[in-house]
Amino acid sequence: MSEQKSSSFQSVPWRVGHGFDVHAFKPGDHLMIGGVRIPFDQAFKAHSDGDVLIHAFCDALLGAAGLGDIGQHFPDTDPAYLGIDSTRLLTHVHALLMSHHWRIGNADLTIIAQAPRMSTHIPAMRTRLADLLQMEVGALNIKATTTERLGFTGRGEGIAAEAVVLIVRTDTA
Ligand SMILES: Nc1ccn([C@@H]2O[C@H](COP(=O)(O)O)[C@@H](O)[C@H]2O)c(=O)n1
Ligand SMILES: C[C@@]1(CO)OP(=O)(O)OP(=O)(O)OC[C@H]1O
Repeated sequence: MSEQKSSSFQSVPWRVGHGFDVHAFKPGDHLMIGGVRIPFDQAFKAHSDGDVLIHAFCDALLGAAGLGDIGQHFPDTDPAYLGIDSTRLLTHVHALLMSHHWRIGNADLTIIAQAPRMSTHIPAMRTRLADLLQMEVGALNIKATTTERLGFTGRGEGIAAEAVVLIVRTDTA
């Protein structure tokens, strides 16, 4: 690769990232998803509050910026993160991105769950996360799908989430 092509790659002002996470269920009475408490007859098995959507979102942001993954930044062996509210992890990841001169362009998040029904909770999730990240709600889409009763999500053993993000440089003209 020529010197010119190499340096023009370095100056690309946007990057994409993808995140994926899964948490299994245990007996309980609520789930935290997208920073919102959802009454349910199960809870997440996790070191933190188990917010699978926020974890996928953090991984997408870290991936886009080339900054590793959530487990490297917040190890599940560290008692500091036991039961932690995952919105605090997202706030930390966002601050890290901003310190590396990135802002979030847009994000598209997907919850993969047979139950509970997410549609009534999605507006609250979008507002909560957009407020935390100082983003327009319109740039933070959240959607849900079942897997038509197939696989571990379809059997009601847990929930998965995926996230795709675009991040934009803040230090280019
Ligand atoms: N846990 C879920 C899953 C889905 N939805 C909504 O239902 C629509 C249909 O889902 P399919 O899996 O049949 O595609 C979907 O578009 C979601 O809006 C939901 O609210 N909660
Ligand atoms: C969020 C962290 C924080 O300790 O723990 P978990 O709640 O277990 O979640 P996971 O997505 O399995 O891994 C990232 C962890 O480091």
